[in-house]
Amino acid sequence: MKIYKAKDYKDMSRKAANIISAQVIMKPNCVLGLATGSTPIGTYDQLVEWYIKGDLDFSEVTTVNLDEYKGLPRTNDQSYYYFMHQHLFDRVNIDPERTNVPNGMEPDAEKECGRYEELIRSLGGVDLQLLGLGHNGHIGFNEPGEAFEKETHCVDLTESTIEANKRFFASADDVPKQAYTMGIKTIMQAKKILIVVNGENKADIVERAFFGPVTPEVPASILQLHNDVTLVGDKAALAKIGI
Ligand SMILES: N[C@@H]1[C@@H](O)[C@H](O)[C@@H](COP(=O)(O)O)O[C@@H]1O
Repeated sequence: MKIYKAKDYKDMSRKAANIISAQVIMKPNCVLGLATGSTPIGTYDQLVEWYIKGDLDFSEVTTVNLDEYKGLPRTNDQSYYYFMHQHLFDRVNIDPERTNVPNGMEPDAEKECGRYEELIRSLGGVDLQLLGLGHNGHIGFNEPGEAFEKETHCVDLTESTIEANKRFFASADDVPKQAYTMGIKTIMQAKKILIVVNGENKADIVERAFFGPVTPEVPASILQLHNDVTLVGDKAALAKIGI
């Protein structure tokens, strides 16, 4: 695993955006796996800035997002579909037809998860998967304790995730209780993985995930077994790993 220590959030975002840019430049028709959450927002802002300067072209890029809340319409400003359009898709020259987010409004979980997994397969897999890290070690919405071998599936969100995400909703009761997410198996099949972390409240989980035992209790710990992972973190998030 390569670890890059950034001075601060801005520097973390620039380093992560550099890695994504390199992927897009080297393979203009690449498949990018994308993530939501507050951590990658600065990365998307940086990519948009370079696109506006004329340094990046997304016209041939295809994207697949990690996850989506079940039952939240795309027009809801907390849906991950909305988030991706707001922070990236509507700001660059990506073809909307080539952007993919699980359809949270499909009530039949098996049907939607099967469709999404098949879609990823038909694209030839993910070239570079961007990930954030949940406070309990979740990646996508793969919560602690779930089997490592899962593909895209429907999850019941844990109390701690609902608690962490309620800041974006009017109240905890408004946070959806389920989500569709790429599984750990889907994520592990990506050719390259880029994980971004910032802030001192991630320092403990960074240490457990990347320097502790590989266990489903800390879903991100499986990334220790992937052969092309890059972790980009600010000083605060990397504080406990002696780097
Ligand atoms: N499903 C998302 C994850 O993909 C994300 O990594 C995590 C951390 O979010 P943040 O970056 O805001 O800490 O939150 C959500 O639960």
